[in-house]
Amino acid sequence: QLHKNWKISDFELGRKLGKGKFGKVYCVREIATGFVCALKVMDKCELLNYKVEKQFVREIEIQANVRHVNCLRLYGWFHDQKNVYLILEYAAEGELYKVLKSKRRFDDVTASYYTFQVASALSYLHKKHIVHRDLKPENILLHFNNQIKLSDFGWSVYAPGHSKRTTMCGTLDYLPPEMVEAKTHDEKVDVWALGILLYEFLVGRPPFEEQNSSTTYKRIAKVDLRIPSFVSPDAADLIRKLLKYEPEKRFKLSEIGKHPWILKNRLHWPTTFMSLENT
Ligand SMILES: Cc1cc(Nc2nc(/C=C/c3ccccc3)nc3cc(N4CCN(C)CC4)ccc23)n[nH]1
Repeated sequence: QLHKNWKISDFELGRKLGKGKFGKVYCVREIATGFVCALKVMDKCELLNYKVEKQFVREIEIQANVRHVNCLRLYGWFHDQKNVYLILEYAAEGELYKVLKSKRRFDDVTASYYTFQVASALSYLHKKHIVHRDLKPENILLHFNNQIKLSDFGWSVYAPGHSKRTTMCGTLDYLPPEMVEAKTHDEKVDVWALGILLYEFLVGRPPFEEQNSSTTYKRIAKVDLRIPSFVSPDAADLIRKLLKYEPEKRFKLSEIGKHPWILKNRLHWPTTFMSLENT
């Protein structure tokens, strides 16, 4: 299906959903089938003068081969003189970070359901030797029934075996110690970022957030973690197991379904418990 030669006139343009660094995203409908999806329109000149065409190719290669309920699908892409277009899955409830801002923080049932879904998506990606590397609320979309969709694979890398990455990427707050210290890193960076994400779901801000970045670096390198008393002990336990300094000591994502905090809360999740085969 990637090779079907789409063109812009195949689509009926709907409302503009947002404007990112490299392009605008619209809700569109494929005229022939009535299928609703999202179209990311990127100006070729911008891609070229930002020298991000390599990153763009990587985003396509990775996202086109990813098939998981919690990863936003890339159905195809095409280009014309002016633009490059990505045909993406439509997530109907919008940006997770906006929901988090409006609710300030999530309750244990919601936070555990989101955490479980992100862990399932990451576990799937890591089995395919894909490291996301840019996990944060801004890169997560929501669909019906509180279903999570990981998006923006622009920073992810295909890291087979132990060829560890050392390039800098991601926002400061989510960087793990080995990246802050520019050491080699692997898929365990996503496990650390999941710990940051879980903390932010429950507290409403990332754990090492500071006014100036050098203080943030220091707090990350020391894992200077302070978990407020309103966070339930089981949740605090999982946060501590994800935010271990040594990458190899961090929690194994495939075990997430067995953690007491997940087990206790999954009885209240909105849909029937998703089978673990997707983890
Ligand atoms: C790729 C994609 C997007 C998407 N869905 C949506 N994206 C964006 C905002 C998108 C965006 C894109 C680039 C930069 C910034 C934001 N906002 C959305 C807002 C939505 N709503 C409908 C539900 N309302 C409660 C909140 C506003 C629904 C879907 C949205 N599905 N697939």
